[in-house]
Amino acid sequence: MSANPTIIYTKTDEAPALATYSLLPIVQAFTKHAGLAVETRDISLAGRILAAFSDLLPANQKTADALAELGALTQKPEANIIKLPNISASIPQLKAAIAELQAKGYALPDFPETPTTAAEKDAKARYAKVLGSAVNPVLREGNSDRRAPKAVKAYARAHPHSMGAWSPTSKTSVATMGHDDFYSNEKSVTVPAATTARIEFVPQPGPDGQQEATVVLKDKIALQAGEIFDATFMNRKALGAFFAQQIMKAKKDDVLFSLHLKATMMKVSDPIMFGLCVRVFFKDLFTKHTAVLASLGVDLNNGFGDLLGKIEKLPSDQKSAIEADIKAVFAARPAVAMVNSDKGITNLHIPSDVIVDASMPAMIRTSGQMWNAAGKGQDTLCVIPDSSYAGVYATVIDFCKKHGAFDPKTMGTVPNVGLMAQAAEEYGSHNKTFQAPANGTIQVVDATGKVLTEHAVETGDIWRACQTKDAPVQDWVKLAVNRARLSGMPAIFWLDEKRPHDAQIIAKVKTYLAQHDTAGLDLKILAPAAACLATLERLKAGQDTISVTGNVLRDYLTDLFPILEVGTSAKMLSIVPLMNGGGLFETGAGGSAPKHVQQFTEENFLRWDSLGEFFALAASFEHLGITQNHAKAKVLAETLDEANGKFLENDKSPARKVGAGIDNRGSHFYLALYWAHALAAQNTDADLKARFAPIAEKLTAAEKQIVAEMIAVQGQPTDIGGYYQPDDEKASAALRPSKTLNDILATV
Ligand SMILES: NC(=O)C1=CN([C@@H]2O[C@H](COP(=O)(O)OP(=O)(O)OC[C@H]3O[C@@H](n4cnc5c(N)ncnc54)[C@H](OP(=O)(O)O)[C@@H]3O)[C@@H](O)[C@H]2O)C=CC1
Ligand SMILES: O=C(O)CCC(=O)C(=O)O
Ligand SMILES: [Mg+2]
Repeated sequence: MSANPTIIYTKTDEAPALATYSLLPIVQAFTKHAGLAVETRDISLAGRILAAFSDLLPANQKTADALAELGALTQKPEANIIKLPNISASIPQLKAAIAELQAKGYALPDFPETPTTAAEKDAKARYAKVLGSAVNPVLREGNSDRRAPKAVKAYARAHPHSMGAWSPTSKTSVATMGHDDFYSNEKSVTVPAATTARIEFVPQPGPDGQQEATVVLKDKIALQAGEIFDATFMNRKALGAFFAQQIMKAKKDDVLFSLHLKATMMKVSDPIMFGLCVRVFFKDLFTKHTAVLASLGVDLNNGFGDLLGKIEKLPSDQKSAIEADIKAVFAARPAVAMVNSDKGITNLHIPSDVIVDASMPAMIRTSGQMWNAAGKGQDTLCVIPDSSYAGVYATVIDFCKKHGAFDPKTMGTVPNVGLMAQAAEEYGSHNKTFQAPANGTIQVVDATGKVLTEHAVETGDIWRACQTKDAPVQDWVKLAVNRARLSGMPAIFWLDEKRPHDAQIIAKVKTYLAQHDTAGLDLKILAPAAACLATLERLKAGQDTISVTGNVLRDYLTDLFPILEVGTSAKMLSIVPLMNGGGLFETGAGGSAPKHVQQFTEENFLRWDSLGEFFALAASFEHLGITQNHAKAKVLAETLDEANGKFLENDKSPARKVGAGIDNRGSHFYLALYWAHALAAQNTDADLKARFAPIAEKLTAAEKQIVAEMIAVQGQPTDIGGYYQPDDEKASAALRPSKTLNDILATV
């Protein structure tokens, strides 16, 4: 580590990783004389896989565990991390990444589907650590402050993005269970004193009264004083019946069937629900071909795509028979929402393709429609099994049917203050999620033998527990009060007193609010659907309202409102003030945009908008300026803010399509141009002024040339030497196509 303060810029995956090849050299050129270091750490899916097997790899392939390093760093006051979106891998994605690395000469074991040997069990445990949302929970040692910067709102008002009209006769709706689901079965306690707990399954006595032994599912769960502990379960039979009903309803109403889960973050529970939906949808197929499909080891939790992949191995007559029956199922069932209609990929193919936080808002923005097999928009039945949060989307849909689509020119804004530190709530539940092995009881027992929660379950039910520590709740309430004070906006806590977990949180919120000066602030507590309606009414009228929410609604609302307000969550400021004083600056609120990579390799055009990165960088410099009284960092922050304003004013974001103008790389040139000018124009730091005056001049003089070089390369396929692990040299060459710009940067 260098003596200068260090900003860590994370290397991740897909589109943001490609953009980094272009943006980071610019950032490094602008910071190298500013008494601070910008270093990278690789937390990409490929990097994390290699780190997980590092001890088994030869010396030249050993890979440091950068995620663990950064996790430790978040505990220190000097932490300053810029976190770009990364892949939260489903099993199909994980397998693809493993195959790519194996082909590149890394002797990694295959992903063991049903491990039997000790080595396979070890490999499976290592891969489990890499699976799903494995990065964010490690780094998020603070709560979340996500909002649209003023300049971004002003830009959206001046250049409104397209918004599909809503018709009052739209047939789109949300279906949710409302009984026998996680919401209805929840139990919650706040533990008064520190203790440990164990989760155990007590089998139901047999018909002869014989009692089989209790199975400990998880032991030694540390609970702190004041920690909230909840447990709940989803009844498998009720879920299956619900899917069957909704499939029939979609068919009857002639709408698309669409399933919206979060199989990436809820990496244990949601793939199981996804798998059951696929099983119910293709029931006839499974009844007819039970033995063959079982012999192939088809795992529906990985989606219908798993079946399609595995039947490839069958003799052609057997395969054709199954394919014919698949066709018959599709003909008899409702049309399914498509992920890619050209390639015939449905919502049911891969559990990570449709992720509720992004899929629902995108649908709401597009007149409440998803794509059908013909590639046309069609009304859809949005199936969101658990009823904890489904009502929020139902409220938005009803509101749009009644009032029409929102207007980005006039609508207000909804920033979010989200509780997420220390793996709070459902998103920290996957290490405490189990499928009931038989009928019986799952209970949680503390160190004194006291039963904290108890649920009667049936075979296959999905039981889960989650924890919410007290310190993060205190910090979250403080953050909400601060944001309400600084913004002057009313704030609503989206909490449902009828829900056991929320009731515990509400008690804490009341206690901790009383410890703050809230005079003159407008703070309310409303259940999610009511909070949503109150917020939407204000939003429509151009008024702003802070949503103060738990971890799941944080995730949902920070895609929902940004996508409606500014077209994409990529433009959000997403700050995580770490509880020990450091700063984690996430970029945007959305994902890693896999479609963008495909577009880049097919036509050398990168549509990724790095605005989230620009704003995160400015916030990171500002944090350094304030916490370390770093004068040059302050200048970098102020000038980058100015450059960001200019960037928006002059509309230099990437075009969406090849042939329509500059892409991501061209947008980075403009950022550099405006930033250099701002540095040349300021008078706080003479050294930076002197260094950047000539750079600003050179960039201005070369503008035409640079843009021409950037555009000249567009339109052809391009090779970056890998998807999960691009070849640095090839990718860097592809993403830095302007020799003129590169030469000027080299002179800084
Ligand atoms: N913080 C994190 O690390 C997060 C990671 N993820 C991960 O990302 C992957 C993909 O998730 P998915 O839900 O499909 O979400 P994405 O955000 O990757 O994609 C949804 C769509 O949003 C638009 N979009 C997102 N970011 C940008 C940007 N910077 N510039 C322009 N457009 C953008 C694109 O739409 P279009 O171009 O069509 O307009 C894109 O196709 C998954 O592996 C998921 O787990 C998801 C959320 C957060
Ligand atoms: O960690 C993930 O998988 C996704 C995170 C996400 O969607 C969010 O924080 O908004
Ligand atoms: Mg999200």
